[in-house]
Amino acid sequence: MPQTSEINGATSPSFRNVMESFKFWPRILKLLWKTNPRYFIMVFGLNGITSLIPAASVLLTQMLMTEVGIAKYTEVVQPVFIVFGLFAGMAIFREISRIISDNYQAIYAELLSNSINILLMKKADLLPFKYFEDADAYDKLQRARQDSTFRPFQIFQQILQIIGGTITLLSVAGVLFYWQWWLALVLLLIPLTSSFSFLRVGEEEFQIDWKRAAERRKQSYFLGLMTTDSSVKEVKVFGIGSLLLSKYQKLYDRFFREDKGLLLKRMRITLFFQVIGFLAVIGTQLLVVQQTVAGVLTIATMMAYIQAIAQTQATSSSLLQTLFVMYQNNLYVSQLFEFLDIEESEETIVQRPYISTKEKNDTGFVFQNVSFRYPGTDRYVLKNISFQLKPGETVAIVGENGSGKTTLVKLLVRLYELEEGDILYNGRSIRSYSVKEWRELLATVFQDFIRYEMTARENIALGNWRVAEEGEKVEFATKNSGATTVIEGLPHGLETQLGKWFKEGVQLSGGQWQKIAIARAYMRDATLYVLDEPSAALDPKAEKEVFDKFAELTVDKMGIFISHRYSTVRNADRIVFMQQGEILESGTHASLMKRNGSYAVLYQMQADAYVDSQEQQLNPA
Ligand SMILES: Nc1ncnc2c1ncn2[C@@H]1O[C@H](COP(=O)(O)OP(=O)(O)OP(=O)(O)O)[C@@H](O)[C@H]1O
Repeated sequence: MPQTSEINGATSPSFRNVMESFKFWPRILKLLWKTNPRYFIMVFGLNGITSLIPAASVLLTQMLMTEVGIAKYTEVVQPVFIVFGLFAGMAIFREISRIISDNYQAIYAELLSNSINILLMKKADLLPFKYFEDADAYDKLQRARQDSTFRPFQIFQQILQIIGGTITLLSVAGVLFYWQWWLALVLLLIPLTSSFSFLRVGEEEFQIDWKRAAERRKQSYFLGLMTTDSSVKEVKVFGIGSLLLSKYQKLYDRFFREDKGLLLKRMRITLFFQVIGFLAVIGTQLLVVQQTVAGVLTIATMMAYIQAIAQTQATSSSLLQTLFVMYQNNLYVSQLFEFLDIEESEETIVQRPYISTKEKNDTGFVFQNVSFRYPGTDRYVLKNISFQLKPGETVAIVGENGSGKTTLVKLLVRLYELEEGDILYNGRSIRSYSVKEWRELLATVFQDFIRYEMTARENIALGNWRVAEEGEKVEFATKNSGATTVIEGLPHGLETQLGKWFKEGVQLSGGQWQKIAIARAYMRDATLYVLDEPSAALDPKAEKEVFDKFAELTVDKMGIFISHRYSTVRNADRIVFMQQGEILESGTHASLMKRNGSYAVLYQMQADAYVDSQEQQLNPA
């Protein structure tokens, strides 16, 4: 299989390309073997045996006719019945083995598709986060997911067909070879010459589809927008359903035009080579008839040869079709392996001796001159960030939209690798700790937390699913996040199904979901709790409660609380004020107010706005 770039550049497959495209066979066969060795042997074995049947059938036809001819004169009928018995037995065996093989193949296909999905999910779990924010990598995943789950099995079937077809072809052609070797060669060569035209179309189809990955993603995005509960609301309110539909249809129309063009091309090539093939068959069959009339061949041999010629033609043309589809499948499967071969983070490849995070922690977390650009971009979104979070401290981070607060959290939870600067824990670089253990130090609630369509208990317990059985932990987390009132209001309490996707699901308000998400974080026995605008959907009173509980919970731990409400976080041990990727001011609320800088101005602005709104409520005009 050519590399991606070669695929793009190539207009027709060279012999090398065709051969290279089969390099994944060993991996596919290995995958099949690992999926189920018993089925592997059974399906292969049955295929090998049944592919000898056509040649046996040709020979038995000839024997039957010969024995019938002899019996007419000698009246010894026993050999006729023996040959006939063999003939009938073979037909029964063929049918039985076909039924068994078909059904086992169907079960095998299921197993294989499951193995591949599991491989994909495991890989996605191991891949660094940056791949999920990178359009190219996403396309790769899309291509891998698209139909690679069934294509490996198709390849397996095609490998079977090719092996079986070759056995059939050689054994049947062997019968003809015995008579006129050059004729057998001609019949074999015709399909071979046409194969390159087929492969060219195959590659063209693949290239078109390959380039479509991004647009296909867009298409399914439009479909998703119109059919998923979280987006349907806005689609309806803005009345953009027909617009999305027309965008979807436009993409479909183009795909259809291209597909139709290619199918017609394929049809023309098939017709052309089929006609040539048939002419060759008719010509050779005519030769057989002529030689029989001339007395060179017996009638029985004539029937056997005519059957053998037709069989050679049918087998070789089906082999050709198989080769064509398989070449395409090989190209697609290469996408699956390309995704599976994406390099994982260095850590998952090289096992270093990491320091344990369990060591006694005296100095907390220290950001040391951290600067950061997102992968593939030039702009620094964090510039020279330095601050310390000492054991027992709660730091609030405030700042305007886009100032880099969430990016700071993403670096802290190691969704991205640090490039410049360092984050120290207990005086050692973040790089000295394994990602897995590092993440166990943290409990994080993101702005865009997940609303799991599961029960309330599961939603909370997912924060620490290893101790999910411990009911006390769930209760503790529920209480401290302020989610108790939410749970009490549910028809089956913690056992209530949340969301609307599944039966008897109860939908929560934004703020209620948020409390559940915070409870999830509190399930963890973490060293550092990070809440990134956890309370955006909460009213000021509820947000204040969340913060106070947070400060209480993290009294002997550490906490980072990101918020846009200055009044909520004024009691934090320290407030870090960010602007355009830099720390502009840092200190306690009192010290920052005294300083009378940007923080003080913005704090005052929010306070004035709050007083105005309170006054308006008291004295409506
Ligand atoms: N995945 C990404 N790739 C490239 N740039 C990004 C990515 N995520 C965020 N940015 C950019 O990084 C900058 C900082 O974003 P960040 O989300 O950290 O800001 P924030 O302070 O958390 O904002 P908000 O208060 O709105 O949540 C923004 O300019 C944003 O456009």
